[in-house]
Amino acid sequence: MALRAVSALTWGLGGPGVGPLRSGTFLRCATQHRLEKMPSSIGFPEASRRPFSSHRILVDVDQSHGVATMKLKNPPVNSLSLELLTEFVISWEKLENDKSCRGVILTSNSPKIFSAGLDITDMYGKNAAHYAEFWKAVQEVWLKLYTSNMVVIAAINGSSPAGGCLMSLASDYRIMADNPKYTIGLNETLLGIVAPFWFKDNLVNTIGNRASEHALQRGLLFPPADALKIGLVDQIVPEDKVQSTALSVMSEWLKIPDHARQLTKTMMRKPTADRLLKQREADIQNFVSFISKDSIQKSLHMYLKFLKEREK
Ligand SMILES: CCCCC/C=C\CCCC/C=C/C(=O)SCCNC(=O)CCNC(=O)[C@H](O)C(C)(C)COP(=O)(O)OP(=O)(O)OC[C@H]1O[C@@H](n2cnc3c(N)ncnc32)[C@H](O)[C@@H]1OP(=O)(O)O
Repeated sequence: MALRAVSALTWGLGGPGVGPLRSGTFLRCATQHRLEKMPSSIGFPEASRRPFSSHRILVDVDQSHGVATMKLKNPPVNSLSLELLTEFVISWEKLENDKSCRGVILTSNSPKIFSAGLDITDMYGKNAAHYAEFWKAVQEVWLKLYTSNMVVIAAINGSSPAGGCLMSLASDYRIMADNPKYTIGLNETLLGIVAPFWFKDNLVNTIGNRASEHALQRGLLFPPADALKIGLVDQIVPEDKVQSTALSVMSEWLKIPDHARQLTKTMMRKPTADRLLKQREADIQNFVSFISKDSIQKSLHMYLKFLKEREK
């Protein structure tokens, strides 16, 4: 199996919009009508579309089909900065509160990069208060995605290392562009940092324990065909078919009655989400103390330097 690695050194539940762990939302969703037919591209009549956007998040809701497409837009590499994460949560809550929205396709506005992962500049050279705020936002985005009542499909139209991979993992289904130049994986060790337990839990739940041990320790980044083999993605399709495939897969998922699917999702995911929720504050403190260490700051500095100086 061809594996590619970049060579260098790697808010609580109960609040609004926190998905299936909320009570009282299942009956509402169960009465929503089913999706019978989906168009093959985003070309919906204006009347049924409701686009909204912020600086870094573009959202297009097709109200007649109950499906939103959310695009990350943070050039040049769609890094998950504090600003993007904050805007993500606001947009996500808007969708969670929109009764007509049953599914979200998460994708990138950039043609080659789904997301370069967490913004390293938010983890480097800042103070403890900044690191704490940043990490809380990372946790929040993962909790929102992982526990959402909506069907979440990741349309991975480019490379997706580390935090980008985590966003995909938190989705219900992953479709990746079949381009061997793109890679996906949790490569934290290559930066000299460590994926926290909940990144690991999400990976183990997806690809199993042994494959996770291997992938995490080595910080492996998998090209699409290898990602498919180990179950890191569910489907690979030609680059120009990622969005249309996501729409047709969504139509299949939305044939399942919402209440039954949501209760099943909760049954599968609640223990993993609860593990973070029970120690959320400790996880923030752990991150702050880890990332503030001189040795870790030095590793991140080296990695940023490597990214800037490497041959393209
Ligand atoms: C034991 C207890 C543990 C507790 C937990 C503690 C700690 C830590 C956990 C932290 C978890 C971290 C998760 C992460 O997501 S870390 C980020 C990892 N990301 C990467 O490794 C990806 C790095 N980037 C790339 O590989 C490439 O940029 C690319 C995405 C493949 C795109 O390549 P290309 O199109 O060639 O673009 P460039 O490389 O030229 O990049 C353009 C500029 O963007 C800057 N860049 C790239 N990635 C990032 C990033 N993630 N954050 C910030 N900035 C980034 C790059 O330096 C270039 O900048 P320049 O234009 O100024 O040169």
